[in-house]
Amino acid sequence: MFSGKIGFIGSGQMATALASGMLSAGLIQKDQLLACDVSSVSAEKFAAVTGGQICPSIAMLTEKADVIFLSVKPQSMAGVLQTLSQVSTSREKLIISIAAGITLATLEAGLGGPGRIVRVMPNTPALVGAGASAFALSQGTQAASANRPSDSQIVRQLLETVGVAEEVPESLMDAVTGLSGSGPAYVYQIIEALSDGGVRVGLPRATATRLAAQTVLGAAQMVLSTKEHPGALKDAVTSPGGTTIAGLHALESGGLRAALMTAVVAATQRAKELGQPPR
Ligand SMILES: NC(=O)C1=CN([C@@H]2O[C@H](COP(=O)(O)OP(=O)(O)OC[C@H]3O[C@@H](n4cnc5c(N)ncnc54)[C@H](OP(=O)(O)O)[C@@H]3O)[C@@H](O)[C@H]2O)C=CC1
Ligand SMILES: O=C(O)[C@@H]1CCC=N1
Repeated sequence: MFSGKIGFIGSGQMATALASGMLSAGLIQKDQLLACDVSSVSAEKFAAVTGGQICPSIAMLTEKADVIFLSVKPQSMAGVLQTLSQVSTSREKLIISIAAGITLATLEAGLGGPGRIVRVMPNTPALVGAGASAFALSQGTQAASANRPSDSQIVRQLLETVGVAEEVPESLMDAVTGLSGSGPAYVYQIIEALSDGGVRVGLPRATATRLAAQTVLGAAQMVLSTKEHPGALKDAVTSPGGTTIAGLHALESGGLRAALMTAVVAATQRAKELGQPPR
């Protein structure tokens, strides 16, 4: 259980996924959840899905929350930091940015100096407790004391409640964004395409999508549980002269592996661009 209040500035897709995952896992109750948003549509949806309280202003949310997620788009971050920096109590709070590309240095500068600031890159499967997150701490985060955990422990607890979490050097956060932050979308495309293939060879759509999704889930579970190299697991599926090698040959001809590598590189590059100050 987490005893404090958690606030989200920006209550869109990722905030809803994190909040829902934390509620489902029993880490917090809905009366520990706050959000504020410039979009009434997003705020109303967040409140309907999570039962959290909507605050009319960033100042009010900051007064009430112990941990504050900055879950606005990178392009909206400067304005949020400006507003937050004018709320005197913001310096006491643990501030967690999940925005792609936005560096700890930018967050510190926007908030008026070093503080309890952490950069996190989560992903939307946090909604179902299967998230993959990485985090980087700033110099101003607090160590543990007799009556409270360290900021690092708090962040790890929040993220591990909704999946796995890795602490990484900040220099790797854009790469994490290109791989696991954006990665669920790559996998949804793969599942959709596998399902299309199934329909192409005669399966009903619902059956094809269920088989495709369970196959991706099962293969991922095999990699995590057996700790075998994915190539070795691939070899175990592939009979000489059989069906799988015919399919793998088609994937190689189509450039699947190069396409996925290029996707991670392109998304990482885009995260770096989003972190640059506007010209
Ligand atoms: N979606 C994902 O899978 C992931 C997203 N992220 C990061 O999370 C952040 C949010 O992404 P996502 O949830 O997809 O975005 P959304 O657009 O769904 O949510 C952001 C919300 O913040 C609102 N907003 C904008 N400015 C302010 C403000 N000043 N005060 C309060 N609310 C504001 C937006 O309103 P309006 O639309 O009107 O601008 C919108 O409702 C991004 O920085 C993204 O990089 C990280 C990992 C994964
Ligand atoms: O597409 C984006 O920019 C965000 C960041 C990672 C996932 N979604």
